[in-house]
Amino acid sequence: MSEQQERLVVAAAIVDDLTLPTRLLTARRSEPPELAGGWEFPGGKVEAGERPLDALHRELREELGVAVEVGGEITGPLDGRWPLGPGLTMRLWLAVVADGVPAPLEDHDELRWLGPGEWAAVPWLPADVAVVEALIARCPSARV
Ligand SMILES: Nc1nc2c([nH]c(=O)n2[C@H]2C[C@H](O)[C@@H](COP(=O)(O)OP(=O)(O)OP(=O)(O)O)O2)c(=O)[nH]1
Repeated sequence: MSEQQERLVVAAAIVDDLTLPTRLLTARRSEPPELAGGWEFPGGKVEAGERPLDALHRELREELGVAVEVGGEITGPLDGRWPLGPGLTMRLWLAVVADGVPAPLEDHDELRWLGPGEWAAVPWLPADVAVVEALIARCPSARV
């Protein structure tokens, strides 16, 4: 599949503090059946003609009911993107909640704040395991 046909997913590592993050919000997928039960970074697919950060704000509003302040990007190995599977890559940004209280409004059946030393302690979606490792490496304040 060519790069043009690849679908971009944008997602947020929502933390308690952009400078010294200690808590990370994770969301458990409720659909589709093959992904249900896996934990992920809230977000979703960028629509045609939509800018990635606009898509991120839209997805977080729809899925969690929150507005966020976006921080630095956690870049992956594919020109900054993370591989998720055939035809799908993800960009991920740190973010903090600016307005609202996160709630599992769409696509998720549970949200959980992971404390220091716990960021890898849920069954993340398979593609997210390497992403979480990179995130922990980037955030020493997340370790015990
Ligand atoms: N949001 C998100 N998706 C992820 C992560 N890890 C991972 O493999 N994925 C996969 C799961 C899905 O196949 C895809 C995201 O699609 P989605 O279903 O959330 O997108 P969407 O809300 O825009 O929904 P739709 O247009 O497909 O109905 O990326 C992650 O950490 N966050």
